Amino acid sequence: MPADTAVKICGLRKSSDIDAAALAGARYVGFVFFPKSPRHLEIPAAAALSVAAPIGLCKVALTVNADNAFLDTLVDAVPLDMLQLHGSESPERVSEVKARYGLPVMKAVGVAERSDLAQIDLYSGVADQILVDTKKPKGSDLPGGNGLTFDWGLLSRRVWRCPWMLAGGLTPENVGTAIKTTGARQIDLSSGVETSPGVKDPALIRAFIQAAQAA
Ligand SMILES: O=C(O)c1ccccc1N[C@@H]1O[C@H](COP(=O)(O)O)[C@@H](O)[C@H]1O
Repeated sequence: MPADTAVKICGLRKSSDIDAAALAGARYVGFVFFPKSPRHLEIPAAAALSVAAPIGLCKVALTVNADNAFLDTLVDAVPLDMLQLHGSESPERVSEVKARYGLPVMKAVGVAERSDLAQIDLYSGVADQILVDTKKPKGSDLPGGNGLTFDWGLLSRRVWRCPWMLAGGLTPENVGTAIKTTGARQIDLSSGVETSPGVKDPALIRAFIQAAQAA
């Protein structure tokens, strides 16, 4: 991984895990606000984590089709650097969120097959970044965080029109191949550094970032 490639560890719930991520070299940390997720945080808990996070980490709030009432409360209470919209928010909604909160917005796009790539173009130039994740599998309650990969070859030799991150089932074992196949310079993951759903492992966080740096 080139030195300027960034890693985002998502779904952090403990201050010690945030410190471990920062020490290992993570650039972003993500807080999940989605009650069906094992990584869900209530706003006061997220506020405490965010205030205690090391300076310089980009603190990202992940929401799924959140309305303005929720986002107003969230942005008022939690010091944040970026909003991640991980639902079916339209390009118009992404623009509205950007304007209303004055924070950079990362829009997640789910990919399972080549035809899904059109969604990337739809949001390029609207969102500040695109997060390319595995498409939500039928029957899953979670639009992300399922630990499932997609065909990375779909992204190889792609010409990008805005910054992007790769996500979906990344682990210390497969991140090197993912980077080499896609050319990703930003990487996002959640379940690949957990011992059980929602429980991060500092040793796995370190192993992941080391593996990414060795790619
Ligand atoms: O992590 C979650 O629980 C989650 C819930 C709802 C939407 C998105 C979620 N996570 C995002 O999905 C990516 C990929 O996760 P994984 O590495 O495959 O487990 C994760 O990094 C989050 O951005």
